[in-house]
Amino acid sequence: MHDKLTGIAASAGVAIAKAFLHEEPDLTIERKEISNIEAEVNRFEAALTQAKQELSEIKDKTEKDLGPDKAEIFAAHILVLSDPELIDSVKEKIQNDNQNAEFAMQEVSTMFVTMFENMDNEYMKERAADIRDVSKRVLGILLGVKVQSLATISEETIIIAEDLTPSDTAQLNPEFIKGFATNIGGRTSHSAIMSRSLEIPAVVGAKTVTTKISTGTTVIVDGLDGNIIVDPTEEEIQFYTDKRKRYQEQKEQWAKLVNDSTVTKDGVHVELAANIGTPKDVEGVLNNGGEAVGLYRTEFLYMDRTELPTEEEQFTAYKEVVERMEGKPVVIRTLDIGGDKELSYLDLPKEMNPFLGFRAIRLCLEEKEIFKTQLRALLRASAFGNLKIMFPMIATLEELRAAKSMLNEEKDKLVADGVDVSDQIEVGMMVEIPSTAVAADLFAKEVDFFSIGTNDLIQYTMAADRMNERVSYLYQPYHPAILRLVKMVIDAAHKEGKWAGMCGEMAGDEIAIPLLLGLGLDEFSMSATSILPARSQLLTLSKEELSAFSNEMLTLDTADEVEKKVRAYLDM
Ligand SMILES: C=C(OP(=O)(O)O)C(=O)O
Ligand SMILES: [Mg+2]
Repeated sequence: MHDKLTGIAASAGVAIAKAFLHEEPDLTIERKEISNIEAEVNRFEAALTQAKQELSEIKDKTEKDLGPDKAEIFAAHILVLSDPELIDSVKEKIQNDNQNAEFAMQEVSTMFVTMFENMDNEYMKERAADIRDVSKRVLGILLGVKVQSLATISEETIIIAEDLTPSDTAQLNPEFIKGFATNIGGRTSHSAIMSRSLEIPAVVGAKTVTTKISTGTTVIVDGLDGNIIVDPTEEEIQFYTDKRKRYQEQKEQWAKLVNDSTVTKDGVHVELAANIGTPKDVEGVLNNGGEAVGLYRTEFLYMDRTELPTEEEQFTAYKEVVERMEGKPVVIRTLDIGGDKELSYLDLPKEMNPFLGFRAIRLCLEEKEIFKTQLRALLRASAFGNLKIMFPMIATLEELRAAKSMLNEEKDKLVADGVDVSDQIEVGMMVEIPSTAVAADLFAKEVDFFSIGTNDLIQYTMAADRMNERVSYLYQPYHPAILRLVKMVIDAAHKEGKWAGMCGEMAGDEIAIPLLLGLGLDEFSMSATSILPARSQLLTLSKEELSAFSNEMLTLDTADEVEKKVRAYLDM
């Protein structure tokens, strides 16, 4: 029946196709008393073996159809199935409590999922999704219920689902899967991030798609504005076909800019860089015309494992990134663990205020061996490209000096040992703590560059947790206080002949970009898919004109007024 639904626009583009309702299998489980314990344990083990077998087949198929990157998730899932903590806990429940295998499995997986989900940490939340996903497969096998696979779809389809799990999205073949719409999720949920990297139009968090849409119904997913049209009229199909065409044309225009440098209307060059988390993200940077890597978050190298990465492992990763960037700048940030990012094997005490606690450079300056290992890996990799080193969460000059002196010490040692180290490594710092923005003039004398981390700078300036929905109204990038801090940092850098960049989300925001250009920002670092739209916007802007305009914005009363003025300026 004709209907219009709205949700969160998660991935740009318009899709029109028949729906496929991806339903959750019925996994209702009863607790049963087991008499033959050994047989039950065997049944459980057989289910694990079968699940691994299925996963490895999906992995092979995904690798063949979509490439090794997309198949990695299944390797992780196979690992979950071999995790002794999980498996032994299930067996113990069968053996000690006489529970049936499916009940025991569900209890244990729910416990782990709840634990990870409550960690207030995006990364651990993803691990929770992995466990849920894997245990669903095992339960399906134990119960004899078929769990659908999206990998086998071979005609143009829009997927409708409650949510898509990591293994669901990994199986989406963009040749056939034209779009998707889900009941739950937000812009940063796993399915949303995947849809952007696959460039599949998507609307998430639309609440009722699974009840309002059934398999076979024609659906329009408008990932530009977050609309879903069920059983559209002829006029609607025409309207959205035109909209899709316009968007395609815009993308083609953007794509033409892929090899261009970013020059404003009045002839000023700014650098458009990308934020990455792993070496494999470099491909996306190059495909989207990134002129540099402005932030390589190295913490991902330390996560999802049971011990610290070795110097050799780190060296290999850093070297790969600088080599693949072929001489373009690569800013690598030293370990920024703590706050929302935990490392289970470091066994750090729980804190009342982890965002204000023992994290990042604070931890590195105390856990010297961890820091030294990373610095050595960075120094060695510097011989293979244009590597710059950046320290996170600096609050004081003493910290900056201590970090630099450890870096120099390791450098001297390597050089004395005859190891090749570049002698042109720029060393910079994140400006994400207000003390460093306010006193940027002092710091500018002792670094080669600044990169403003607005994700944290905003939360610390406004005293509003960046992950807390209830105070998100205070998280205001366009607040004159934030803009003034940004200006102080840029001016201080320039006074010392240094450059200033930004690697917080704000750098890729179309409202912020004109202001940042006007304030004199030299480098904008953002997610790879934002680069071409940003470049196309910057080509139309005049830095000189915006300089006066931005300075005027600093004098307004509220973030809201700033936003309205910028929108009016941009004719939006
Ligand atoms: C880029 C930043 O770092 P992260 O998001 O990793 O804290 C920031 O704080 O703006
Ligand atoms: Mg930060």
